[in-house]
Amino acid sequence: MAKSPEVKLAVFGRAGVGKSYDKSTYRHQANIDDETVSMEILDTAGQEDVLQKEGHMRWGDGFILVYDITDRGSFEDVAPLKGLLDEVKRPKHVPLVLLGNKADLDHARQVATEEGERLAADMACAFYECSACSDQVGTGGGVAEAFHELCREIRRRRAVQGKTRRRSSTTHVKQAINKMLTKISS
Ligand SMILES: Nc1nc2c(ncn2[C@@H]2O[C@H](COP(=O)(O)OP(=O)(O)OP(=O)(O)O)[C@@H](O)[C@H]2O)c(=O)[nH]1
Repeated sequence: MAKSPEVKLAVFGRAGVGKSYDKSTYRHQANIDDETVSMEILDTAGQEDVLQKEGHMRWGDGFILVYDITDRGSFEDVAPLKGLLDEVKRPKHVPLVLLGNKADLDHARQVATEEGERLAADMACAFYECSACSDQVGTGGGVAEAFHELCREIRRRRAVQGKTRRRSSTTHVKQAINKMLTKISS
C-alpha cells in the first residue's frame, strides 16, 4: 500500500483563543479526497518568544492562524504572525488557513465575519469561522474542515513543486547533452 503523505501543521494564536481545546493527541490521520493523510499537529503556546515561534515556523509545512472572535486583540495578533511567517519562509508563499474560533459566542463578538474574510483575502488564504466546542458552527463547517483544506493546499503546492523540479531536471539533462554534442561536433 502506498505510504500516506505526512504533513506537519503548526497552530498559532494568542493564548486562550482555543488552540488546544479537546485535542489529546498531536498525531491525526484523516481521509481527505480518498487519500489517507497523516498529520503531525503542533499546538504552539500563545506566549512563546520570537525565537521559539521562528523555530516552529521553520518546522511546519502548513499553518493555522487562530483568533478568538470575542477578543479583538487576538485578531490584531494575526497580521504580525503572518509577517513573521513570510520572513521565516521567504521566498516561499506558505500554505495557510485563518480560523476565527468561538463562533458559538456570537453575543460577545468583537470581530465581524467580514473582517476575517478581508484579512484572509489579504493573506490569500482560506477562512473559517468555527467553534472548537461544537465543530459545526460558522461559515465553513468546523475545525476539521480547516485542517483538511490546509492539507489540500499543501498537496497542491507539493504537486506544483514536483512538476517544477521534474521540468528543471529535464532541462539540465537537455543542456548537458547539448554541451556534449557541441563539444563532439567542434
Ligand atoms: N465558548 C467556547 N469556548 C472555547 C472554544 N474553544 C476553546 N474554548 C475555551 O477557551 C479557553 C481556552 O482554550 P485553550 O484551548 O486552552 O486555549 P489555547 O489557545 O490553547 O491557550 P494556550 O494553551 O494558553 O495557548 C478554554 O476555557 C476553552 O474551554 C470555543 O469554540 N467556544
